[in-house]
Amino acid sequence: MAVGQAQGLPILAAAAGVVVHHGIFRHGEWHLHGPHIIASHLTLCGATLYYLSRFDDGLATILGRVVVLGVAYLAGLFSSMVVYRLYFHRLSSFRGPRLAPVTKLWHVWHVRDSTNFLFQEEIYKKYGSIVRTGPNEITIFNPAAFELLDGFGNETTRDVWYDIIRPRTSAVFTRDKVEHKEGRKFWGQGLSNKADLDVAAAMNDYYPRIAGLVRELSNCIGSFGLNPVDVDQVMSWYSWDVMGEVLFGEDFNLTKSKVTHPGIKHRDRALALAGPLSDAIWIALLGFQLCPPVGIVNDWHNMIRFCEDHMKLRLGRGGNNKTDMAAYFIDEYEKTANTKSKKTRDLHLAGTAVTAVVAGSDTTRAVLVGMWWFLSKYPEHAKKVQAEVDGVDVNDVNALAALPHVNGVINESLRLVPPVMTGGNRITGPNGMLVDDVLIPPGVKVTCPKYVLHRSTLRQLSRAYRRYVSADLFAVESCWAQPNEFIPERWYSRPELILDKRAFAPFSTGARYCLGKSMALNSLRLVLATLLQDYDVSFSPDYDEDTLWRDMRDQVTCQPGAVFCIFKPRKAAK
Ligand code: HEM
Repeated sequence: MAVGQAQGLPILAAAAGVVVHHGIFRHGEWHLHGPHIIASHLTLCGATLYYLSRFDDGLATILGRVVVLGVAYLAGLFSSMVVYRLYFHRLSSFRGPRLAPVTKLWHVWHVRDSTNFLFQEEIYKKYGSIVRTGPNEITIFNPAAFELLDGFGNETTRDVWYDIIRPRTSAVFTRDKVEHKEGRKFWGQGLSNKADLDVAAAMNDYYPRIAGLVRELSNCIGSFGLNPVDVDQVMSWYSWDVMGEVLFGEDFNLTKSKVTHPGIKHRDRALALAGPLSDAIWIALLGFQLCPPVGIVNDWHNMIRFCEDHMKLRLGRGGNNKTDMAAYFIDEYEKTANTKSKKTRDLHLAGTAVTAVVAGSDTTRAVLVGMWWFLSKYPEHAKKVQAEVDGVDVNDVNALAALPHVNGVINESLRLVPPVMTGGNRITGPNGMLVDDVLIPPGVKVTCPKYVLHRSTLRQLSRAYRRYVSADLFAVESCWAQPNEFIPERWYSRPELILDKRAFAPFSTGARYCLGKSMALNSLRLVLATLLQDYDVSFSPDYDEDTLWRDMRDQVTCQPGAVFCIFKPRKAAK
């Protein structure tokens, strides 16, 4: 090849990189196409190699040229991305960390130890209430955000994260609004506490069975005597048993047998993988597709397989003469037989099983762990709950629901240890999103971390800056008085400690609020009331109280650090 010709090629390759960025990658979504992108670039490499080999320059020279061209192409592609994202993007005028707009990998690197909730808190303190946290991403720390993201009639759609269980889908893991609405009906029936003409109130059937499991839990705790109880482990058994009973009508018997189901281990390790990658889901998807199924990737596949197989078993065997949620999902499976292929329905049923296992077991566990920490730390609140629950029949769902301090303790635990700490990412609709008087353009990923909003108070602004900021702005940003304190009374007798109620959304809100809310609250009240009727709780003497917070991780759901408590039988129980 002539020298002049060869020298021009790298410039051409760099220009191709720029064209590919602006002509292809800037448009549409690419997270599902990782393997195709790699394959097409490898093909391009092969074609270049073949083209250069025609000039008969010797293998080493040709390979060297391909490497140079590859580097030039990538340099063109990535510099074009960086320049565009920093200076020409629609979000260029938004404040935020300097490197955040360049690549989402910056964020992933910072939260590699699964501490996204703390990272978000830092961002809020440093940059304020509307922050550019990615190339095409805005994080909103404003109490109006929950409603803006999910309120009824909103235009937002779910972000790419919800493709994580692809090719499986479910009402929750779908980005299609119609599919979501249709699928939600079946979840709604499976978790309903209201009977109508066609549908029995499923919840009425679950409640006595959950109460039975809570009795088992109390017996299990009693069997430890005055030895320390690993609260996370015991609550994991309990919440898994509840999930089995309600979802599949099946007793996994973990609380009784004190055995950890392998599904729990797979679930926890799978979530540990998904957690830090939540903001660059393409990496996780690429890993699931290309990595051999070993280590933590294998846990992900095992978790999916467990849920899938269990649902298949349930489909094959029929019900256990008990109401279970699977019956409603199977009903959906059968009712859609005329409109959807078997493969599509199978994948939807499998995805629904994965969703239900994770949503139904891991969320309540997290809040229970947090709750026992607070009650051990502040025994005066345990005493207050005991004064309320002593003499109350825990089988009476309405009686428990009416107890103010019980609900205060639960709300305060949900506020300070929200099981879904961050996430719930959305994409703005065709008209964008107006937050106060700031317009976030259409097609932008928006997110609002619950952990931060649930504790939000005045930012630590410098004195000099405070002079220029109006009192109104402070009012908007400050949602809680004594935000980091555990004060259950704020939910009934001291409402002045809640400055903006909109900042509390542990179960999300609007058209996408948690359908398991009622069941979760009933289950939490039952555990709280039954165990405090039976026991006094305190930290185990050698337990380091900071462990809960120091080891807390944000892995799709909250994974609190360990809590070890002593449950001492009460002499005058009930
Ligand atoms: C304390 C316990 C729980 C908390 C804090 C909680 C929280 C949440 C949150 C924040 C969402 C919104 C997620 C998102 O938009 O990505 C959600 C959705 C959902 N949750 Fe829960 N959840 C809990 C327990 C449960 C239980 C026990 C179930 C039932 C098995 C359940 C079923 C669902 C479903 C079906 C949705 C999706 C609703 C939709 O997309 O329309 N949750 N939950």
